[in-house]
Amino acid sequence: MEILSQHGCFGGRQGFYRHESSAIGLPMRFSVYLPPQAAHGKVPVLIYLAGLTCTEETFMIKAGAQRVAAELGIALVAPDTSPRGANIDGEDKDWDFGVGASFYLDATREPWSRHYRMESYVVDELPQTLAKHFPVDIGRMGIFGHSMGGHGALTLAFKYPQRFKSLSAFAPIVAPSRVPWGEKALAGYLGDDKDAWQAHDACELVRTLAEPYPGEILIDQGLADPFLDVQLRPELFEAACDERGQPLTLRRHAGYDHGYYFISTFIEDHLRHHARQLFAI
Ligand SMILES: N[C@@H](CCC(=O)N[C@@H](CSC=O)C(=O)NCC(=O)O)C(=O)O
Repeated sequence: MEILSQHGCFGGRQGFYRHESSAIGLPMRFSVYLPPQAAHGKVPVLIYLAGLTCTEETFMIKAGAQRVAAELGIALVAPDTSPRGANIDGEDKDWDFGVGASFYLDATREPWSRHYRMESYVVDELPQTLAKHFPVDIGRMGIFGHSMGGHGALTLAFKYPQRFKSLSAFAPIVAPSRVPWGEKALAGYLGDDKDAWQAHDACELVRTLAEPYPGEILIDQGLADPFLDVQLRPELFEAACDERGQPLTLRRHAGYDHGYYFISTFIEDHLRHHARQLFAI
């Protein structure tokens, strides 16, 4: 693992790293914030999945999460949003598909299936890499994310609740099989068989899982978000959770859009939500 840069931050350390990923078959970048408590032993860890067009830097630079993470003693980790350098024809043509737009799944359709294996990366390889190189306790690991990353957090936590023991999202894409961003990504990465899409759709998963997710889910959504009615559709997830008996706190905020001013306003609530669950383990 290569250290790209490290910076003192609220008594802890903000770092940026690169490693050879076997799941992806290419080098991957990720960022880690270690709180001051990590100098004395392993700390719980929270994985953040960013949205379309973002990188491993976006959250660490823009969300303002480190101050409260330092107070609580939680490590923050943000992987990049897709493989880079796969050299697939047209991979950076669109901002909502390909580079920066992995949708955090394992593609099954060529040529994407060769490298776009972000589900395996986030669920298995990244936690193992963290456990090997950082003082983090992956037995106390939560997940959250924004927009495409909110979709990733919801679907991965539903599928791997033993891995991700706390869950929240900002303005998530909750029904990718029914909205334009999701339809484009699922068709591109998985093909046209819509049955295969259901395993990557939070609304479908919450209805069909053997057991509800074992924990409260927190979602914040801005009402001035330009993507709200066409791409995000939180009301569909609210109805699915209601139907399933899945505990959900969905907060709607007038005057907030889709950007990091919105995220930075509510980030403290999310960190405290995760801390309550991770420190109870
Ligand atoms: N094409 C635009 C808009 C892209 C955008 O809004 N990206 C969001 C995530 S959208 C869903 O996943 C984002 O987080 N952008 C980064 C930011 O700093 O706000 C563009 O290229 O900007």
